[in-house]
Amino acid sequence: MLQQIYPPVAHDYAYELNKDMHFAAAHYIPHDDAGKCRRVHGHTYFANVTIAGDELDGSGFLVNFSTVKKLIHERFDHHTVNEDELFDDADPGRYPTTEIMARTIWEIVQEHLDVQPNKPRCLQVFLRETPSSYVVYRPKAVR
Ligand SMILES: Nc1nc2c(c(=O)[nH]1)N=C([C@H](O)[C@H](O)COP(=O)(O)OP(=O)(O)OP(=O)(O)O)CN2
Ligand SMILES: [Zn+2]
Repeated sequence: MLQQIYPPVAHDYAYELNKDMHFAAAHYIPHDDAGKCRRVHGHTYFANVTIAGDELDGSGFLVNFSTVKKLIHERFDHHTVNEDELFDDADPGRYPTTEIMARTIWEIVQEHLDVQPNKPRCLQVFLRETPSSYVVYRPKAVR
């Protein structure tokens, strides 16, 4: 597992949790401007998800680390991202670019957190697509 320091998020929640994970996936960007990335190719993506909150659940967790991993890893590992229903080759707002994948990971995680009684918030998703390219997604309003 790649270990690295991720950009910190400013907040005043009492607890902050970070989960690192990686997944292997294929994708393509269905647009002429994407050049070589128009062709199907694969990456080992590295993701870091930052979650914060003031209250813990009955287990003493903000959220279970393994649940966060499962939400993302089981969905994308060894899949073609374009085939996932959250992406759409006919809608540029739903192409599997690093930016849109980072935002989509945030949407998946936050949808799960929204139904937890202790109401944690996903503050940041860091997604590295290649050794030289990564995106950080932060929702506009965090509190
Ligand atoms: N803003 C974005 N630009 C590009 C994206 C993207 O998602 N957002 N994606 C790609 C391709 O999918 C490609 O897989 C990654 O591109 P790139 O970083 O250029 O890959 P290289 O390994 O060739 O990078 P080098 O640093 O030149 O080795 C393209 N652009
Ligand atoms: Zn790519």
